[in-house]
Amino acid sequence: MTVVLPTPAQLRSVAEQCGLSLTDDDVTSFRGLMQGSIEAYNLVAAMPDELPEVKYPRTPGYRPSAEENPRNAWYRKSTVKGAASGKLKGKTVALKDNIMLAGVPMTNGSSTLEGYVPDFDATIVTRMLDAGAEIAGKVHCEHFCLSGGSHTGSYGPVHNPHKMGYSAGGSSSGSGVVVSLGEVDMAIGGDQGGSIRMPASFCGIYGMKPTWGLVPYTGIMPIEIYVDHTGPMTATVADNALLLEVLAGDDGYDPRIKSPKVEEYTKALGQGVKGMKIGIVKEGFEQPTAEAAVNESVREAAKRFKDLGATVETVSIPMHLLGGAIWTPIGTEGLTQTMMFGDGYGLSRGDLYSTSLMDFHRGWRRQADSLSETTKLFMMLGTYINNNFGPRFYGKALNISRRLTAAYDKAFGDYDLLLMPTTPMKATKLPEPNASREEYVARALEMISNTAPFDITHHPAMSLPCGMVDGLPVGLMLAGRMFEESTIYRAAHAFEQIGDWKKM
Ligand SMILES: NC(=O)c1ccccc1
Repeated sequence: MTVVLPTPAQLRSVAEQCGLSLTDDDVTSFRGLMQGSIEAYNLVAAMPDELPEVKYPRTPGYRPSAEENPRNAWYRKSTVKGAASGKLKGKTVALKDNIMLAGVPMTNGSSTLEGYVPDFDATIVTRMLDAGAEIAGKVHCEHFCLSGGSHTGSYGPVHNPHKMGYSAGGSSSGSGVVVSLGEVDMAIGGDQGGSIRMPASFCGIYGMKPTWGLVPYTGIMPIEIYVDHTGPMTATVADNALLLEVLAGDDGYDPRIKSPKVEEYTKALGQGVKGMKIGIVKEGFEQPTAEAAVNESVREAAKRFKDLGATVETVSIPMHLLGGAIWTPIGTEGLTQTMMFGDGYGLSRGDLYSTSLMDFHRGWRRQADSLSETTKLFMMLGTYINNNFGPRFYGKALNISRRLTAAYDKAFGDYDLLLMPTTPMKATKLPEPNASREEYVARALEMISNTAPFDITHHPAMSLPCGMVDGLPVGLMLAGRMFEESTIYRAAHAFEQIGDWKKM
Protein backbone atom coordinates (compact mmCIF):
# COMPACT_ATOMS: atom_id res chain seq x y z
CA MET A 1 0.00 0.00 0.00
CA THR A 2 1.57 3.27 -1.10
CA VAL A 3 0.33 6.84 -0.84
CA VAL A 4 0.57 9.26 -3.76
CA LEU A 5 0.32 13.03 -3.81
CA PRO A 6 -3.31 14.14 -4.29
CA THR A 7 -4.19 15.25 -7.80
CA PRO A 8 -5.27 18.90 -8.03
CA ALA A 9 -8.89 17.70 -8.24
CA GLN A 10 -8.49 15.51 -5.14
CA LEU A 11 -6.94 18.40 -3.25
CA ARG A 12 -9.83 20.70 -4.23
CA SER A 13 -12.27 18.08 -3.01
CA VAL A 14 -10.63 17.69 0.40
CA ALA A 15 -10.31 21.48 0.66
CA GLU A 16 -14.05 21.71 0.20
CA GLN A 17 -14.55 19.03 2.83
CA CYS A 18 -12.45 21.17 5.19
CA GLY A 19 -14.40 24.35 4.29
CA LEU A 20 -11.43 25.93 2.50
CA SER A 21 -11.44 27.84 -0.78
CA LEU A 22 -8.22 27.49 -2.75
CA THR A 23 -6.92 29.38 -5.77
CA ASP A 24 -5.02 27.49 -8.47
CA ASP A 25 -1.78 28.84 -6.97
CA ASP A 26 -2.85 27.60 -3.52
CA VAL A 27 -3.43 24.15 -4.94
CA THR A 28 0.03 24.04 -6.51
CA SER A 29 1.63 25.34 -3.35
CA PHE A 30 -0.14 23.00 -0.91
CA ARG A 31 0.60 20.02 -3.14
CA GLY A 32 4.26 20.88 -3.04
CA LEU A 33 4.15 21.32 0.74
CA MET A 34 2.63 17.85 1.15
CA GLN A 35 5.39 16.09 -0.73
CA GLY A 36 7.60 15.55 2.33
CA SER A 37 4.80 14.15 4.45
CA ILE A 38 3.70 11.82 1.67
CA GLU A 39 7.25 10.47 1.68
CA ALA A 40 6.94 9.95 5.44
CA TYR A 41 3.73 7.99 4.87
CA ASN A 42 5.52 5.81 2.37
CA LEU A 43 8.37 5.18 4.78
CA VAL A 44 5.77 3.98 7.31
CA ALA A 45 4.06 1.93 4.60
CA ALA A 46 7.36 0.19 3.79
CA MET A 47 8.21 -0.65 7.42
CA PRO A 48 7.03 -3.91 9.00
CA ASP A 49 4.16 -3.59 11.49
CA GLU A 50 4.85 -4.32 15.16
CA LEU A 51 2.51 -7.12 16.15
CA PRO A 52 2.78 -9.79 18.85
CA GLU A 53 4.01 -13.23 17.87
CA VAL A 54 1.47 -16.01 17.27
CA LYS A 55 2.59 -18.83 19.54
CA TYR A 56 0.57 -22.01 19.00
CA PRO A 57 -0.25 -23.77 15.71
CA ARG A 58 -3.83 -23.83 14.44
CA THR A 59 -5.88 -24.33 11.28
CA PRO A 60 -8.80 -22.27 9.93
CA GLY A 61 -11.08 -25.07 11.16
CA TYR A 62 -14.56 -25.66 9.75
CA ARG A 63 -18.13 -24.45 9.99
CA PRO A 64 -20.13 -27.19 11.72
CA SER A 65 -23.23 -28.54 9.97
CA ALA A 66 -26.72 -27.72 11.26
CA GLU A 67 -26.82 -31.23 12.71
CA GLU A 68 -23.67 -30.65 14.70
CA ASN A 69 -24.82 -27.15 15.66
CA PRO A 70 -28.58 -27.33 16.39
CA ARG A 71 -28.72 -24.06 18.32
CA ASN A 72 -26.49 -22.25 15.83
CA ALA A 73 -24.08 -21.32 18.61
CA TRP A 74 -20.85 -22.14 16.76
CA TYR A 75 -19.35 -20.06 13.98
CA ARG A 76 -16.23 -22.20 13.51
CA LYS A 77 -14.65 -25.10 15.26
CA SER A 78 -10.87 -25.05 15.29
CA THR A 79 -8.76 -26.68 17.96
CA VAL A 80 -5.74 -24.82 19.29
CA LYS A 81 -3.77 -26.67 21.93
CA GLY A 82 -1.93 -24.56 24.48
CA ALA A 83 1.02 -25.24 26.76
CA ALA A 84 1.54 -28.72 28.23
CA SER A 85 0.68 -27.55 31.74
CA GLY A 86 -0.83 -24.62 33.59
CA LYS A 87 -3.88 -23.45 35.52
CA LEU A 88 -6.20 -24.17 32.59
CA LYS A 89 -4.79 -27.60 31.67
CA GLY A 90 -7.68 -29.82 30.60
CA LYS A 91 -10.09 -26.90 30.06
CA THR A 92 -11.70 -26.17 26.70
CA VAL A 93 -12.62 -22.59 25.81
CA ALA A 94 -14.86 -21.00 23.16
CA LEU A 95 -14.22 -17.46 21.94
CA LYS A 96 -16.87 -14.89 21.08
CA ASP A 97 -16.41 -14.07 17.40
CA ASN A 98 -15.16 -10.52 18.01
CA ILE A 99 -11.96 -11.91 19.55
CA MET A 100 -8.96 -12.31 17.27
CA LEU A 101 -7.63 -15.82 16.85
CA ALA A 102 -4.95 -15.55 14.19
CA GLY A 103 -5.53 -17.66 11.10
CA VAL A 104 -9.19 -18.36 11.92
CA PRO A 105 -11.87 -16.24 10.20
CA MET A 106 -13.73 -13.67 12.32
CA THR A 107 -17.00 -11.86 11.53
CA ASN A 108 -18.19 -10.23 14.77
CA GLY A 109 -21.69 -11.26 13.71
CA SER A 110 -21.55 -9.19 10.52
CA SER A 111 -21.45 -10.52 6.96
CA THR A 112 -19.50 -7.36 6.02
CA LEU A 113 -16.48 -8.99 7.71
CA GLU A 114 -16.91 -12.28 5.81
CA GLY A 115 -13.46 -13.27 4.54
CA TYR A 116 -11.50 -11.44 7.22
CA VAL A 117 -8.77 -13.46 8.93
CA PRO A 118 -6.99 -11.91 11.95
CA ASP A 119 -3.19 -11.91 11.97
CA PHE A 120 -2.49 -11.90 15.71
CA ASP A 121 -4.03 -13.37 18.84
CA ALA A 122 -5.84 -11.28 21.43
CA THR A 123 -3.78 -10.98 24.61
CA ILE A 124 -6.29 -13.10 26.51
CA VAL A 125 -6.03 -15.86 23.89
CA THR A 126 -2.28 -16.07 24.38
CA ARG A 127 -2.73 -15.98 28.15
CA MET A 128 -5.20 -18.87 28.11
CA LEU A 129 -3.01 -20.95 25.79
CA ASP A 130 0.06 -20.23 27.92
CA ALA A 131 -2.00 -21.48 30.88
CA GLY A 132 -2.62 -24.81 29.14
CA ALA A 133 -6.15 -24.24 27.81
CA GLU A 134 -7.41 -25.72 24.57
CA ILE A 135 -9.34 -23.30 22.35
CA ALA A 136 -12.29 -25.12 20.75
CA GLY A 137 -13.32 -22.41 18.30
CA LYS A 138 -15.34 -19.29 17.69
CA VAL A 139 -18.99 -18.80 18.65
CA HIS A 140 -21.60 -16.52 17.15
CA CYS A 141 -22.45 -13.14 18.59
CA GLU A 142 -24.89 -10.39 17.75
CA HIS A 143 -24.27 -8.09 14.78
CA PHE A 144 -21.24 -6.02 15.85
CA CYS A 145 -22.33 -6.94 19.41
CA LEU A 146 -25.14 -4.39 19.29
CA SER A 147 -28.02 -6.33 20.87
CA GLY A 148 -28.99 -8.16 24.02
CA GLY A 149 -31.08 -10.66 22.05
CA SER A 150 -29.75 -13.47 19.87
CA HIS A 151 -31.40 -12.73 16.52
CA THR A 152 -29.42 -9.86 14.90
CA GLY A 153 -26.30 -11.71 13.74
CA SER A 154 -25.83 -12.18 9.99
CA TYR A 155 -25.56 -15.95 10.46
CA GLY A 156 -29.04 -16.52 11.86
CA PRO A 157 -30.62 -16.66 15.30
CA VAL A 158 -28.98 -18.50 18.20
CA HIS A 159 -31.39 -20.61 20.26
CA ASN A 160 -31.67 -20.81 24.04
CA PRO A 161 -30.07 -23.95 25.49
CA HIS A 162 -33.15 -24.64 27.62
CA LYS A 163 -35.85 -23.97 24.99
CA MET A 164 -35.54 -23.97 21.21
CA GLY A 165 -37.15 -20.90 19.66
CA TYR A 166 -36.21 -18.72 22.63
CA SER A 167 -33.49 -16.11 22.92
CA ALA A 168 -30.08 -17.07 24.26
CA GLY A 169 -29.46 -13.44 25.19
CA GLY A 170 -26.63 -11.47 23.71
CA SER A 171 -24.53 -10.19 22.46
CA SER A 172 -22.28 -13.08 23.60
CA SER A 173 -25.06 -15.51 22.64
CA GLY A 174 -22.98 -18.46 21.42
CA SER A 175 -20.74 -18.19 24.48
CA GLY A 176 -23.75 -18.59 26.77
CA VAL A 177 -25.11 -21.57 24.83
CA VAL A 178 -21.98 -23.70 24.51
CA VAL A 179 -21.15 -23.30 28.19
CA SER A 180 -24.71 -24.06 29.28
CA LEU A 181 -24.80 -27.21 27.13
CA GLY A 182 -21.43 -28.36 28.43
CA GLU A 183 -19.90 -28.34 24.94
CA VAL A 184 -16.95 -26.43 26.42
CA ASP A 185 -15.85 -25.73 29.98
CA MET A 186 -15.50 -22.00 29.52
CA ALA A 187 -16.16 -19.17 27.12
CA ILE A 188 -15.05 -15.59 26.67
CA GLY A 189 -17.64 -12.88 26.19
CA GLY A 190 -17.62 -9.12 25.68
CA ASP A 191 -19.72 -6.56 27.56
CA GLN A 192 -20.45 -2.96 26.59
CA GLY A 193 -24.08 -2.74 27.72
CA GLY A 194 -24.49 -6.12 29.38
CA SER A 195 -23.41 -8.57 26.69
CA ILE A 196 -21.68 -11.01 29.07
CA ARG A 197 -24.28 -10.82 31.83
CA MET A 198 -27.44 -10.87 29.69
CA PRO A 199 -26.72 -14.17 27.88
CA ALA A 200 -25.46 -15.58 31.21
CA SER A 201 -28.87 -14.66 32.64
CA PHE A 202 -30.89 -16.13 29.75
CA CYS A 203 -28.76 -19.30 29.50
CA GLY A 204 -28.34 -19.99 33.23
CA ILE A 205 -24.57 -19.68 33.60
CA TYR A 206 -22.03 -17.48 35.44
CA GLY A 207 -20.89 -14.37 33.54
CA MET A 208 -18.48 -11.81 34.99
CA LYS A 209 -17.97 -8.33 33.60
CA PRO A 210 -14.72 -7.47 35.36
CA THR A 211 -13.73 -3.97 36.47
CA TRP A 212 -12.84 -1.81 33.45
CA GLY A 213 -9.07 -1.89 33.13
CA LEU A 214 -8.54 -5.31 34.75
CA VAL A 215 -8.56 -7.59 31.68
CA PRO A 216 -6.79 -6.46 28.51
CA TYR A 217 -9.15 -5.82 25.60
CA THR A 218 -6.19 -5.97 23.20
CA GLY A 219 -7.00 -7.87 20.02
CA ILE A 220 -10.77 -7.72 20.47
CA MET A 221 -12.87 -5.66 18.05
CA PRO A 222 -13.82 -2.51 19.94
CA ILE A 223 -17.14 -0.68 20.12
CA GLU A 224 -15.94 2.23 22.23
CA ILE A 225 -13.05 2.28 24.69
CA TYR A 226 -15.06 3.71 27.60
CA VAL A 227 -17.50 0.77 27.62
CA ASP A 228 -15.45 -2.12 26.19
CA HIS A 229 -14.98 -5.04 28.60
CA THR A 230 -14.17 -8.72 28.14
CA GLY A 231 -14.54 -11.50 30.68
CA PRO A 232 -15.27 -15.11 31.64
CA MET A 233 -18.52 -17.07 31.12
CA THR A 234 -18.58 -20.45 32.84
CA ALA A 235 -20.78 -23.20 34.27
CA THR A 236 -19.34 -22.88 37.79
CA VAL A 237 -18.09 -20.07 40.01
CA ALA A 238 -14.79 -21.87 40.55
CA ASP A 239 -14.10 -21.96 36.82
CA ASN A 240 -15.04 -18.30 36.52
CA ALA A 241 -12.61 -17.25 39.25
CA LEU A 242 -9.89 -19.50 37.81
CA LEU A 243 -10.31 -18.07 34.31
CA LEU A 244 -10.27 -14.47 35.54
CA GLU A 245 -7.05 -15.23 37.36
CA VAL A 246 -5.48 -16.13 34.01
CA LEU A 247 -7.02 -13.21 32.09
CA ALA A 248 -6.31 -10.31 34.48
CA GLY A 249 -3.42 -7.89 34.47
CA ASP A 250 -1.55 -5.34 32.37
CA ASP A 251 -0.31 -6.46 28.96
CA GLY A 252 1.66 -3.36 28.05
CA TYR A 253 -0.79 -2.47 25.26
CA ASP A 254 -4.21 -1.70 26.67
CA PRO A 255 -4.24 2.01 27.59
CA ARG A 256 -7.13 1.60 30.04
CA ILE A 257 -5.07 -0.59 32.34
CA LYS A 258 -3.38 1.76 34.79
CA SER A 259 -3.06 0.31 38.28
CA PRO A 260 -5.07 -2.88 38.21
CA LYS A 261 -5.57 -4.65 41.52
CA VAL A 262 -5.09 -8.26 40.44
CA GLU A 263 -5.97 -10.95 42.96
CA GLU A 264 -5.96 -14.72 43.22
CA TYR A 265 -9.70 -14.98 42.74
CA THR A 266 -9.85 -18.69 43.52
CA LYS A 267 -8.86 -17.81 47.10
CA ALA A 268 -12.34 -16.31 47.50
CA LEU A 269 -13.95 -19.73 47.05
CA GLY A 270 -15.29 -21.34 50.19
CA GLN A 271 -14.91 -18.19 52.30
CA GLY A 272 -18.64 -17.81 52.89
CA VAL A 273 -20.62 -14.61 53.33
CA LYS A 274 -20.72 -14.26 57.11
CA GLY A 275 -20.43 -10.60 58.01
CA MET A 276 -20.94 -9.49 54.44
CA LYS A 277 -23.43 -6.69 53.75
CA ILE A 278 -25.60 -6.96 50.67
CA GLY A 279 -27.85 -4.17 49.44
CA ILE A 280 -30.90 -5.08 47.36
CA VAL A 281 -31.20 -2.19 44.91
CA LYS A 282 -34.86 -1.17 44.99
CA GLU A 283 -34.75 0.50 41.58
CA GLY A 284 -33.30 -2.63 39.97
CA PHE A 285 -36.77 -4.17 40.32
CA GLU A 286 -38.58 -1.15 38.88
CA GLN A 287 -37.51 -1.22 35.24
CA PRO A 288 -40.45 -0.70 32.87
CA THR A 289 -39.89 -4.13 31.32
CA ALA A 290 -39.73 -5.98 34.68
CA GLU A 291 -41.43 -9.37 34.89
CA ALA A 292 -43.04 -10.07 38.27
CA ALA A 293 -41.90 -13.71 38.36
CA VAL A 294 -38.28 -12.69 37.77
CA ASN A 295 -38.39 -10.07 40.54
CA GLU A 296 -39.95 -12.66 42.83
CA SER A 297 -37.27 -15.26 42.07
CA VAL A 298 -34.44 -12.77 42.69
CA ARG A 299 -36.01 -11.60 45.99
CA GLU A 300 -36.28 -15.23 47.12
CA ALA A 301 -32.62 -15.76 46.25
CA ALA A 302 -31.68 -12.64 48.21
CA LYS A 303 -33.22 -14.24 51.32
CA ARG A 304 -30.85 -17.16 50.92
CA PHE A 305 -27.87 -14.86 51.35
CA LYS A 306 -29.39 -13.93 54.71
CA ASP A 307 -29.70 -17.63 55.59
CA LEU A 308 -26.02 -17.97 54.73
CA GLY A 309 -25.10 -15.29 57.28
CA ALA A 310 -24.97 -12.06 55.28
CA THR A 311 -26.80 -8.89 56.24
CA VAL A 312 -29.33 -8.22 53.49
CA GLU A 313 -31.20 -4.91 53.32
CA THR A 314 -32.96 -2.85 50.68
CA VAL A 315 -31.13 0.24 49.48
CA SER A 316 -32.47 2.98 47.23
CA ILE A 317 -30.23 4.38 44.48
CA PRO A 318 -32.62 6.59 42.46
CA MET A 319 -29.96 7.44 39.89
CA HIS A 320 -29.75 3.75 38.88
CA LEU A 321 -32.88 4.30 36.78
CA LEU A 322 -31.03 7.00 34.79
CA GLY A 323 -28.08 4.72 34.03
CA GLY A 324 -29.51 3.57 30.71
CA ALA A 325 -30.08 7.15 29.59
CA ILE A 326 -26.55 8.22 30.55
CA TRP A 327 -25.19 5.17 28.70
CA THR A 328 -27.07 6.12 25.51
CA PRO A 329 -24.92 9.01 24.16
CA ILE A 330 -21.70 7.20 25.15
CA GLY A 331 -22.76 3.92 23.54
CA THR A 332 -24.44 5.46 20.50
CA GLU A 333 -21.86 8.05 19.53
CA GLY A 334 -19.03 5.81 20.65
CA LEU A 335 -20.03 2.98 18.34
CA THR A 336 -20.77 5.41 15.51
CA GLN A 337 -17.47 7.30 15.71
CA THR A 338 -15.15 4.51 16.86
CA MET A 339 -16.46 1.20 15.57
CA MET A 340 -18.19 2.36 12.38
CA PHE A 341 -16.64 5.57 11.04
CA GLY A 342 -13.39 5.04 12.94
CA ASP A 343 -12.87 1.71 11.13
CA GLY A 344 -12.94 -0.16 14.43
CA TYR A 345 -10.54 1.89 16.48
CA GLY A 346 -10.75 5.62 15.91
CA LEU A 347 -7.70 7.53 17.10
CA SER A 348 -6.09 8.93 20.23
CA ARG A 349 -5.23 5.90 22.27
CA GLY A 350 -1.96 4.09 22.73
CA ASP A 351 -3.48 0.77 21.76
CA LEU A 352 -2.39 -2.18 19.68
CA TYR A 353 -4.19 -1.45 16.40
CA SER A 354 -5.17 -4.23 14.03
CA THR A 355 -4.49 -2.56 10.69
CA SER A 356 -5.74 -5.66 8.87
CA LEU A 357 -9.10 -5.32 10.62
CA MET A 358 -9.18 -1.56 9.97
CA ASP A 359 -8.54 -2.15 6.25
CA PHE A 360 -11.15 -4.90 5.94
CA HIS A 361 -13.83 -3.34 8.13
CA ARG A 362 -13.82 -0.12 6.03
CA GLY A 363 -15.68 -2.16 3.45
CA TRP A 364 -18.96 -2.06 5.43
CA ARG A 365 -19.64 1.23 3.62
CA ARG A 366 -20.18 -0.64 0.35
CA GLN A 367 -22.72 -3.01 1.97
CA ALA A 368 -24.41 -0.80 4.53
CA ASP A 369 -27.86 -2.09 3.64
CA SER A 370 -26.83 -5.53 4.88
CA LEU A 371 -26.12 -4.28 8.42
CA SER A 372 -28.52 -5.30 11.18
CA GLU A 373 -31.50 -3.11 11.99
CA THR A 374 -30.01 -2.34 15.41
CA THR A 375 -26.65 -1.33 13.92
CA LYS A 376 -28.45 0.90 11.38
CA LEU A 377 -30.57 2.48 14.13
CA PHE A 378 -27.63 3.24 16.45
CA MET A 379 -25.46 4.49 13.57
CA MET A 380 -28.08 6.79 12.10
CA LEU A 381 -28.89 8.23 15.53
CA GLY A 382 -25.19 8.75 16.30
CA THR A 383 -24.64 10.45 12.94
CA TYR A 384 -27.72 12.67 13.32
CA ILE A 385 -26.66 13.79 16.79
CA ASN A 386 -23.09 14.40 15.70
CA ASN A 387 -24.12 16.38 12.60
CA ASN A 388 -26.43 18.61 14.59
CA PHE A 389 -24.85 18.91 18.02
CA GLY A 390 -21.28 17.63 17.73
CA PRO A 391 -19.99 15.40 20.52
CA ARG A 392 -21.24 17.57 23.43
CA PHE A 393 -23.75 15.00 24.67
CA TYR A 394 -21.12 12.27 24.63
CA GLY A 395 -18.88 14.51 26.75
CA LYS A 396 -21.64 15.55 29.10
CA ALA A 397 -22.85 11.98 29.59
CA LEU A 398 -19.30 10.87 30.31
CA ASN A 399 -18.92 13.63 32.91
CA ILE A 400 -22.25 12.68 34.49
CA SER A 401 -21.25 9.01 34.55
CA ARG A 402 -18.87 10.01 37.36
CA ARG A 403 -21.87 11.16 39.37
CA LEU A 404 -23.48 7.78 38.74
CA THR A 405 -20.25 6.09 39.88
CA ALA A 406 -20.37 8.21 43.04
CA ALA A 407 -24.00 7.23 43.67
CA TYR A 408 -23.06 3.53 43.63
CA ASP A 409 -19.87 4.21 45.61
CA LYS A 410 -21.97 5.88 48.29
CA ALA A 411 -23.99 2.66 48.57
CA PHE A 412 -20.72 0.70 48.58
CA GLY A 413 -19.86 2.68 51.72
CA ASP A 414 -22.62 0.72 53.47
CA TYR A 415 -22.75 -2.49 51.43
CA ASP A 416 -20.11 -4.84 50.05
CA LEU A 417 -22.33 -5.92 47.18
CA LEU A 418 -25.38 -4.64 45.34
CA LEU A 419 -27.99 -7.13 44.21
CA MET A 420 -30.75 -6.95 41.57
CA PRO A 421 -32.09 -8.96 38.60
CA THR A 422 -29.52 -9.11 35.79
CA THR A 423 -32.22 -8.78 33.15
CA PRO A 424 -35.69 -7.59 34.08
CA MET A 425 -37.14 -10.60 32.24
CA LYS A 426 -36.17 -14.17 31.45
CA ALA A 427 -35.52 -15.28 27.86
CA THR A 428 -38.23 -14.25 25.41
CA LYS A 429 -39.32 -15.88 22.16
CA LEU A 430 -37.04 -15.22 19.22
CA PRO A 431 -38.76 -12.88 16.75
CA GLU A 432 -40.16 -14.57 13.63
CA PRO A 433 -38.18 -13.88 10.45
CA ASN A 434 -40.99 -11.61 9.24
CA ALA A 435 -41.35 -9.72 12.54
CA SER A 436 -41.70 -5.93 12.39
CA ARG A 437 -38.61 -3.80 12.89
CA GLU A 438 -40.22 -2.53 16.10
CA GLU A 439 -40.41 -6.03 17.54
CA TYR A 440 -36.91 -6.90 16.30
CA VAL A 441 -35.46 -3.84 18.06
CA ALA A 442 -37.52 -4.36 21.23
CA ARG A 443 -36.23 -7.94 21.56
CA ALA A 444 -32.69 -6.60 21.10
CA LEU A 445 -32.69 -3.75 23.60
CA GLU A 446 -35.39 -4.23 26.25
CA MET A 447 -33.12 -6.03 28.72
CA ILE A 448 -30.08 -3.75 29.14
CA SER A 449 -31.35 -1.33 31.80
CA ASN A 450 -29.81 -2.99 34.88
CA THR A 451 -26.56 -4.03 33.22
CA ALA A 452 -25.59 -0.99 31.10
CA PRO A 453 -25.02 1.39 34.05
CA PHE A 454 -22.03 -0.68 35.23
CA ASP A 455 -20.41 -0.47 31.80
CA ILE A 456 -20.06 3.31 32.27
CA THR A 457 -19.29 3.27 36.01
CA HIS A 458 -16.85 0.40 35.41
CA HIS A 459 -17.70 -1.53 38.59
CA PRO A 460 -17.39 -5.32 38.35
CA ALA A 461 -20.73 -7.13 38.02
CA MET A 462 -21.62 -10.78 37.63
CA SER A 463 -24.76 -12.66 36.67
CA LEU A 464 -25.48 -15.91 38.48
CA PRO A 465 -28.38 -18.27 37.90
CA CYS A 466 -30.79 -18.21 40.84
CA GLY A 467 -33.89 -20.11 39.75
CA MET A 468 -36.16 -21.28 36.96
CA VAL A 469 -39.48 -19.88 35.78
CA ASP A 470 -41.44 -21.80 33.13
CA GLY A 471 -38.39 -23.86 32.24
CA LEU A 472 -36.15 -20.81 31.72
CA PRO A 473 -33.35 -19.54 33.98
CA VAL A 474 -33.47 -16.35 36.05
CA GLY A 475 -30.27 -14.34 36.51
CA LEU A 476 -29.27 -12.44 39.64
CA MET A 477 -26.64 -9.70 39.36
CA LEU A 478 -24.09 -8.87 42.03
CA ALA A 479 -22.07 -5.67 41.59
CA GLY A 480 -19.04 -4.85 43.69
CA ARG A 481 -16.53 -2.12 44.42
CA MET A 482 -13.83 -1.44 41.82
CA PHE A 483 -11.42 -4.38 41.60
CA GLU A 484 -13.36 -6.33 44.25
CA GLU A 485 -14.21 -9.28 42.03
CA SER A 486 -13.13 -11.51 44.94
CA THR A 487 -16.05 -10.28 47.05
CA ILE A 488 -18.46 -11.14 44.23
CA TYR A 489 -16.93 -14.62 43.87
CA ARG A 490 -17.19 -15.21 47.64
CA ALA A 491 -20.92 -14.54 47.58
CA ALA A 492 -21.59 -16.29 44.26
CA HIS A 493 -19.73 -19.39 45.39
CA ALA A 494 -21.58 -19.53 48.73
CA PHE A 495 -24.88 -19.24 46.87
CA GLU A 496 -23.88 -21.91 44.36
CA GLN A 497 -23.11 -24.32 47.20
CA ILE A 498 -26.74 -24.17 48.45
CA GLY A 499 -27.64 -26.55 45.67
CA ASP A 500 -29.31 -26.87 42.31
CA TRP A 501 -30.70 -23.48 41.24
CA LYS A 502 -32.83 -25.31 38.67
CA LYS A 503 -34.93 -26.57 41.58
CA MET A 504 -35.23 -23.18 43.31
N1 LIG B 1 -22.32 -5.11 23.52
C1 LIG B 1 -23.25 -4.82 24.43
O1 LIG B 1 -23.06 -5.06 25.60
C2 LIG B 1 -24.53 -4.18 23.95
C3 LIG B 1 -25.75 -4.75 24.31
C4 LIG B 1 -26.94 -4.17 23.88
C5 LIG B 1 -26.90 -3.02 23.08
C6 LIG B 1 -25.67 -2.47 22.72
C7 LIG B 1 -24.48 -3.05 23.15
